[in-house]
Amino acid sequence: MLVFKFGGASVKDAQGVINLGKVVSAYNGNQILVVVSAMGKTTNALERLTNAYFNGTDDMHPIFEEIKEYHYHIAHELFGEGHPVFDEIANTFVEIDWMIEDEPQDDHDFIYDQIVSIGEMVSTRIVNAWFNHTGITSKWLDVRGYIHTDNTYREGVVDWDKTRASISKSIPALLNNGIVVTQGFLGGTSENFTTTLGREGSDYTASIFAACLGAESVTTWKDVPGILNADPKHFADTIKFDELSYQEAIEMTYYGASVIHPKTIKPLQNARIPLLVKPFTDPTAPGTQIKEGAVNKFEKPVIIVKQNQVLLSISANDYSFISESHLSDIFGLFAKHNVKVNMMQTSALSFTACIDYAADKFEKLLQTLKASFKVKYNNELTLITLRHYTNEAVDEVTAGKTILMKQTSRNTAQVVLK
Ligand SMILES: Nc1ncnc2c1ncn2[C@@H]1O[C@H](COP(=O)(O)OP(=O)(O)O)[C@@H](O)[C@H]1O
Ligand SMILES: N[C@@H](CC(=O)OP(=O)(O)O)C(=O)O
Repeated sequence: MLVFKFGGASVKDAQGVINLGKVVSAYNGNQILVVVSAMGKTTNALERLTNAYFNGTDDMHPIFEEIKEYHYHIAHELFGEGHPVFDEIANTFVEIDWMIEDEPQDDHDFIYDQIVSIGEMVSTRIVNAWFNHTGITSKWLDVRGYIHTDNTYREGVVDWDKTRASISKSIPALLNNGIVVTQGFLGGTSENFTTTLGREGSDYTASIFAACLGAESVTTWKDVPGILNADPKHFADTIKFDELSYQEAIEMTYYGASVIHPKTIKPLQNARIPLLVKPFTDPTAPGTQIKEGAVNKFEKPVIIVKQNQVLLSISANDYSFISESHLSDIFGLFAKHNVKVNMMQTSALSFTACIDYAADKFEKLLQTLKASFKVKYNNELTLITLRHYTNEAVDEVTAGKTILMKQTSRNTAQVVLK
């Protein structure tokens, strides 16, 4: 059986949904589980809705109306008037209408997941209805009853044993009767609340289903020809990798290559399931294969750009040397605030760390660090990682910029730039 994942870009309009149907039809005769993300930039819009609800701002209703209008417009283009999918969409949105009528009572991250998850709940209704409308037999599946997580809202931790048991118990029989369409990015708690698996987590959903079902492969259908040596939105003259090892793909996602969610590869590597990254605009193109025994060929360095970085410089209040005990306290605070260090350096009197800027987390971290240390910081920086670098490539990406921190090892160079 095959697992297909279609991201937001692939279903951003009616044409995208029609194309999705064509891609799936080209694989007629296979058992296919289809994982779909929210349409276009809906998750960003739902994040804005959540913020407006929490801050009590006037734009809350207009934001929600725009989200509804966007989906109804796509459904109208696909189905015309009077199709039952309009009731399904309305019933999904109405849950949020009820929620935002009252003042927020619950924890922010809990409410975030209940609101933001609506994007995938609606997109899958539309895709499933389109399949059935065009003669593709398919069934809509509520993923929250199959991917079980703890209650870490916004970053649900998967309970693999429970998830494997649920998926293997009922999905194989469903696949015998047609395509299964389900939501990426979502999970469910034991109290039946919705969780999300972390932004851009739909790739991970596909990988969880594939691992639990022993799939032949996972294909993520993207708006790029495959995995390139750099993001084509930032670099011209990129080259595509025909194949990559799991190890190299893990390294790329670890350093921030946003084309694949970082948690996606490991479950596939463990089960030796290939991950194919292919363009949804050209289903017959070979794309990139991440698989066992792949031969990596690096004709150009891999370049990964992470924007919105902060460089924190931390020193002891009494100007003493930075000791192991200081480092242990500092890392304790990073762990407590769930902050990942992207790059770090220690000198006699200070410890410097490069982290992603996330307003709410950063302020809390800063306050707790300041209780025990002197802290200075620089924000709005860019971290560039070059795997299999050449000195010329490093010079090229740093030209005209100020380098605030640089590190090189045999395979990897990293620079923080202003
Ligand atoms: N090394 C890379 N190769 C290809 N695409 C990349 C790379 N790094 C970043 N990207 C970006 O990833 C995007 C595709 O991933 P993403 O937006 O998450 O897809 P989707 O949400 O549709 O699954 C591309 O449009 C591209 O800008
Ligand atoms: N819709 C979610 C999950 C996801 O993976 O989306 P996409 O496949 O479009 O990156 C997000 O935007 O975070």
